[in-house]
Amino acid sequence: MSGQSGREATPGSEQPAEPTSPTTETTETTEVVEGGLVAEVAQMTEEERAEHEAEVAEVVAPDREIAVEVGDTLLELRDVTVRFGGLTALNSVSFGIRRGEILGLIGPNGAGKTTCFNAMTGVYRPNEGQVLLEGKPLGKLKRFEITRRGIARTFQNIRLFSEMTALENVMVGTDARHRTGVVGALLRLRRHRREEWEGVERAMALLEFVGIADRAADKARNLPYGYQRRLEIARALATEPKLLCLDEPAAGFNPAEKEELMELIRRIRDDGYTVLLIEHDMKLVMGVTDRIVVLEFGGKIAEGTPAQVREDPAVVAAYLGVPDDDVA
Ligand SMILES: Nc1ncnc2c1ncn2[C@@H]1O[C@H](COP(=O)(O)OP(=O)(O)OP(=O)(O)O)[C@@H](O)[C@H]1O
Repeated sequence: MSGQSGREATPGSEQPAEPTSPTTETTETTEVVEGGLVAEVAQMTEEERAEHEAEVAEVVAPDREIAVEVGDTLLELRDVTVRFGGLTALNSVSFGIRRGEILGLIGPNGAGKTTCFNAMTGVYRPNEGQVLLEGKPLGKLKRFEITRRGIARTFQNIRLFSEMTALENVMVGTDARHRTGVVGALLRLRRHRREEWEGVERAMALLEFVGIADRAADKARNLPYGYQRRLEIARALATEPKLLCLDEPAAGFNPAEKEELMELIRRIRDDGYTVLLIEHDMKLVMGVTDRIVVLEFGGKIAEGTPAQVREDPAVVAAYLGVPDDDVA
């Protein structure tokens, strides 16, 4: 595919739907839809809690094996090139993401990581090469069609519906899976009502899964920053993705929050999802990923386990002189 004609969106045209204020804390009381769910969980015995968590996991990932094995290639980039005018942001990049793994995508600033995400999620179409999901090219699919095929993402800059509650934000994601069309919704057909109810139940379970169920009824803009980041993840999970792409999910987190996030990412994988992670914090990337792909100046310079990548001379050279905080 050549030049401009292949590109669906003008690079750089994506804008946050509704910017949110990351740090505003609320004093509003939370009348959580689930009533005393959080308090109830707190009172459970260890055994009851384990059972409850297994139930939540089942709702979160209903059709998945809980015990996950790293398997076949889920998503493949085959010689993907993306150009912005005269600048080649990705230059014939190829790598695969295996089902059930956590793959890290790292590289210095401007290396092409976000462009990679954008090429996978239909924001940009590669000028050359292909992205294949389960062996099938994404081709000219639109963003929502790619979401339906099973790729969900979060953004470097949080994009939530700030005037909607946390629960409603997640339900937007569950809606993406609904099969009732507009007519069914207008007529309030039984299937629509059932889907609506299942959506509430699932959204609530997802909020609990990411650890923010206590603020389900708060508007997104009133949530603390860390909650907003988790909410983005819950909303992406609501689309039941095969592949979850996290773009710098730990940005702005303190070390304790980063630890919690690592634990959450592991749980997401253990629940049957495949995760692609862009993250600047090397400790987090090394600590949570199964494999890592390293980009520099739009090209892939290394791929392997965290231990292999850490020792790779090309990677060491790419990062020489780069302060820890700027790594990835
Ligand atoms: N919309 C755009 N228009 C023009 N150039 C762009 C656009 N998006 C990215 N680029 C350029 O493409 C290259 C790769 O950018 P990209 O954002 O993919 O890098 P990155 O690895 O995600 O960087 P960072 O870690 O800073 O987010 C950079 O040189 C960047 O300036």
